[in-house]
Amino acid sequence: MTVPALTGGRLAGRPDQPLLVVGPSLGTTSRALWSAAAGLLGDTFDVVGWDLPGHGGTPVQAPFTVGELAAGVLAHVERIAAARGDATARFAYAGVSLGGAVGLRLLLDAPGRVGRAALLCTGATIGTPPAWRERAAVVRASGCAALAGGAAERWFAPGFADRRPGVAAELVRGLADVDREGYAQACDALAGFDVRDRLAGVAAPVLAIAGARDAVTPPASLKRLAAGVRDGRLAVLDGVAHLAPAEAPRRVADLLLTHLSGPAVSSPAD
Ligand SMILES: O=C(O)CC1=CCC(=O)O1
Repeated sequence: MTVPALTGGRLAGRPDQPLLVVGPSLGTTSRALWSAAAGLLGDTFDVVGWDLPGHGGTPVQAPFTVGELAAGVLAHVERIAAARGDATARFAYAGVSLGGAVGLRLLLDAPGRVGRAALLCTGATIGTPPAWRERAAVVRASGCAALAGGAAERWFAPGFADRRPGVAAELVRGLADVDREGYAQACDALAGFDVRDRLAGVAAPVLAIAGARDAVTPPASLKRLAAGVRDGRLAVLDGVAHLAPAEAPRRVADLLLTHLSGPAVSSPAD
């Protein structure tokens, strides 16, 4: 197993508050995707992000699986928790799309560490292996800038880029800065990701948040996730597509404040 060394830092809050770890989607950084929502969570949580290899400050490394990425997130959190003086503490987790897939692996592989989780615009599997292999090949050949036009259509609900041009432009611009090999490795990891048969092993309370306009991970994907874990609930955001924390920071923050502040122990289901 190769565990990628990840970077990322505090987005909001203080070290004396409960730790909330937030994860990005493919092609975004935790700061660009989460900063607006994190600003609304910072009175309650110490909000800390992590970044994929080739994205933000994390260097490209050896190829990785989603499970290895989750181990990298755990190591990153342990470094941050040690600086907070509580290396073995539980944390809350919220992740979008690939960041949500990593959340599922954390819930399965480190069940004692994640007290509660919100998984946004994601699924127990995302897309299809051939489509991810094809995207990896395109990006290795042409770079991430070649993806910008299609990305905006997948990421934002119709009308969002007109209402919030600065937010949309910053996220799309950020995609051009992503290292092509890091992006392609993440596509390869998604091609191999499938935990549909393992959802019943997730015991922590999970809030699955879907964008009603999301074509990548439609509400049906989040509904299956919420129904498959032992203690799951579904929320669907109207007028939102795939990048929910950037598109609807207030609604996402309100859902997270309510869900993640609840007790960490799941109700016994079996
Ligand atoms: O296709 C996209 O750009 C959206 C996406 C799929 C997986 C992920 O993390 O983001």
